[in-house]
Amino acid sequence: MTTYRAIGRLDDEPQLNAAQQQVVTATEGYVRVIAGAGTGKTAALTQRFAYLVNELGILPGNILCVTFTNKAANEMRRRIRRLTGDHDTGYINTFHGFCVSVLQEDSHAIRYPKSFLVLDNSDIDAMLQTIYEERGLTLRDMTFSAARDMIEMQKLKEHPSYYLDMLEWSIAELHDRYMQADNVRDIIFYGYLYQERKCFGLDYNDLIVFTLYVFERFPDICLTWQQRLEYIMIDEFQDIDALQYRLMEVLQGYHKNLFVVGDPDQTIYSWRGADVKLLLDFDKRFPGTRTIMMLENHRSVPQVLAVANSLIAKNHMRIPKDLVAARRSFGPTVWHHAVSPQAEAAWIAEGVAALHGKGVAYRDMAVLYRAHYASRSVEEALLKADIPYSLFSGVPFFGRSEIKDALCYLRLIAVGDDLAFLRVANVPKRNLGQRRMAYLRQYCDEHGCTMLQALEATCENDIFKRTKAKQLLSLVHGFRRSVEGRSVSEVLSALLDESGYEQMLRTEGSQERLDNLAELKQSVYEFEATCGEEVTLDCYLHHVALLSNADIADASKDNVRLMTIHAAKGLEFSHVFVCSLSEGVLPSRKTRTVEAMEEERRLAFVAFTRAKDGLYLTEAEGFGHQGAPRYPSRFLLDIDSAALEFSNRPADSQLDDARSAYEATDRWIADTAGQASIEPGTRVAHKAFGQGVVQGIDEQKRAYIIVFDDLDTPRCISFRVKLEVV
Ligand SMILES: Nc1ncnc2c1ncn2[C@@H]1O[C@H](COP(=O)(O)OP(=O)(O)OP(=O)(O)O)[C@@H](O)[C@H]1O
Repeated sequence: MTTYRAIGRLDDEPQLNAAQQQVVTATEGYVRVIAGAGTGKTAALTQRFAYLVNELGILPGNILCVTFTNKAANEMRRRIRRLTGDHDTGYINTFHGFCVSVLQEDSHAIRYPKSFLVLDNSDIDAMLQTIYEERGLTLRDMTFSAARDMIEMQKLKEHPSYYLDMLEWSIAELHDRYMQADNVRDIIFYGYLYQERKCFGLDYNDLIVFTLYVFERFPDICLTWQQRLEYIMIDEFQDIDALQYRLMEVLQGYHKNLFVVGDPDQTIYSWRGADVKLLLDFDKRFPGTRTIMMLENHRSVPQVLAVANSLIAKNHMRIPKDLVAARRSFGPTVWHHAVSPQAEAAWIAEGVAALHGKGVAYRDMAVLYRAHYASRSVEEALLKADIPYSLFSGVPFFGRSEIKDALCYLRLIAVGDDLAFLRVANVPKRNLGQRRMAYLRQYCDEHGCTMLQALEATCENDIFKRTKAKQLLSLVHGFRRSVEGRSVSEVLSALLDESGYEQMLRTEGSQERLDNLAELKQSVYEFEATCGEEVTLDCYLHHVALLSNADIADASKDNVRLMTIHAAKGLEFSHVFVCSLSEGVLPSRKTRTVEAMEEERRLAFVAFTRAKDGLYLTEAEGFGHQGAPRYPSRFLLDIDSAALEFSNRPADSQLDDARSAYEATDRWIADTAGQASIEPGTRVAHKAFGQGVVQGIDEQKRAYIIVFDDLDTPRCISFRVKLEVV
């Protein structure tokens, strides 16, 4: 084997190990690389690109390199530019980004303008808004997030040839189809197709499907692209979905130089349609595939790897492999059991401070968690200890809109200021829109009062007929009268309930936002319990004002990084704290299948393998969702105990209880493990409800949505229950 040393500036490009060398130089035919966490995929991939260009003379414009995110594509481009010195970095892109290139170049094939729109979620929501208004739908019919999911499912499963309607029907025909639709799902689906077409918008699914359409319908265009792409490399192949796979199959058809790299143990996007089998069975689909294993981990000290290896070994759906540490120095892997979430957060803050005292930069430390809401207590502890941090992906806890709304409701009672009024007077909707707000503002200007006072003075005027202005005022007055002597936590709970705010979130289906509110209530309660003196509403509001005004520094600064595990994928840090490792958090309490449980374990594996020198696993006792007792995550007990050091060990009785809780969950999963076997549209009979039609399938809930002849509203019926096909 030739030893390859890339030319170019290589100061921070490592000297490749033997497996990486093979990866770089195996350029022809089908090559599959199974690369463990931290085994240096990025270096191998970039140097492979550079090898093709620098050594073999391939033109960058004839290489397609597919990454999973835009961020990864940018980083890859930067490194490749440095190695090749060429500004043309060819096609380094996500699948969606690549499809945009194809559809722009060949837009005439779909008769769209080159300037077509790529739609994101907020564009889709704006379209839904229009459809709901035009056809008189409300969020009670379907929340926007459910509508987006429904559209995606229709496009993928129920109407996979929908794109033909978009491409072959005239806009008037699409409009007619939409206006003739007579059930909620069809109204939304055809309304959306019509809206998309009207503005020449394409969502992510369309980008791939339209590209495939162009390649199928226009063989000459297809051949041009196939001939152009002499070499194709795909990173993060474990996360590829079925449509992307089809696209890849077409693209490689001429030169047949296809290189894929992935780690089956890091599949964490099954919920988005990723299918790890496509990596595992790659050699069967492409006979003659050469497989290279990359197992030498250059990132982590052996103790971190011992923890990660012993955890992931508990999964069954995988290629067994152990990562081997290339590094020799030893660092600790600690399990800290705390008596409360505050104590857990305080321990993390102390740990961060101690490491910083030993010279570790803040930016080299990360706190990772499964769900956003877990960041709250850590944020508070870091603020208290004066440790700078940045929150990645997502707004800081106290900056989240539902938290701000809740605090503004409290402020409306305690202070009654205009900002709070403006923020929540019409949330939930009370018909106090722009016109009426402008009226109040003018009244304030003329009378020098607050908007709340203006409303009090004018609520009998005609302009407030058919609004809920009076209900708002009586809510505020009622709470002002009763606030004395009530605890803040009690006031907050009652306010969120009586104002209709929580009901609004439930109707929208915003579970994450409801969870955040539950977390806020919990934090108020804890503040009261730990404050030592009686906590008035004013005193609490001052306390949180300090938290919300805290200067949340940006990413380039020397800050501790706080992020979800999904956001940490592909990153590394010297010291990693993984917090809230409780059963019900990681694994999530929404885990309903054996497959999903394995995915949760892979998520823990991804979290653990981000650590270079030190890994700290923390959890706390107390009570979690709906008052259920918290137990340490099953994943902590999966780890080889010899690989762990305890900072504080849970009592044996707690561990026994935890094991019983795991067993109960496993039994429940086994019980509900049925698969959907009936297609939507089928007529079925239920032993109690009689006959009905399957309207859809809710994979999350593992249930059919059925409209029964004799019931007014649809029902979710678990896969578990026997239904007879009529
Ligand atoms: N041959 C090598 N010698 C020394 N260090 C290396 C070598 N290859 C990679 N590294 C270092 O190992 C670390 C992990 O590499 P990289 O981030 O590319 O891993 P990865 O395979 O993408 O991991 P993951 O899938 O877990 O994100 C990096 O710090 C990188 O600089």
